[in-house]
Amino acid sequence: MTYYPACPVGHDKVLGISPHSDISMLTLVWELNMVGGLQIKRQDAWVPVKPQPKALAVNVGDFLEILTNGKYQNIEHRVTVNPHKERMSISAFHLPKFDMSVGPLSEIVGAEVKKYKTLRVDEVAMPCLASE
Ligand SMILES: O=C(O)CCC(=O)C(=O)O
Ligand SMILES: [Fe+2]
Repeated sequence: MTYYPACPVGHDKVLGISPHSDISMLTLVWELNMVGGLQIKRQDAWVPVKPQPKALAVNVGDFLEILTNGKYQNIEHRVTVNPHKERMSISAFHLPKFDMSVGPLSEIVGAEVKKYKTLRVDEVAMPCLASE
């Protein structure tokens, strides 16, 4: 679970989580207490994701972008903090087993050019997990 305390002073100058895309196939995000803060980048603008009752936010991650040769694009996102309310969320990162490799799926690529290399999951994911 990620806990974002309320930030009464300087909330417009700090972020809960800096801009990033997820190293996953898909990420399911449950905004437990329905406090907004998650934003996605669309056409160079940050767009708030409004929490919906009984719904999860679903992020396309880096590995799904690779697998689909860019047909599904990962989403850059960040989390802002709220001046008055704390926020709680749970992110479930779904990714292939660490000893697997992921590259553009030939059934999806067809006659197109492969835009991505095939990468071992652990080689991409481990450095990021180690730095957190
Ligand atoms: O707290 C959220 O809504 C999203 C958190 C997030 O982006 C992440 O854990 O990668
Ligand atoms: Fe994320």
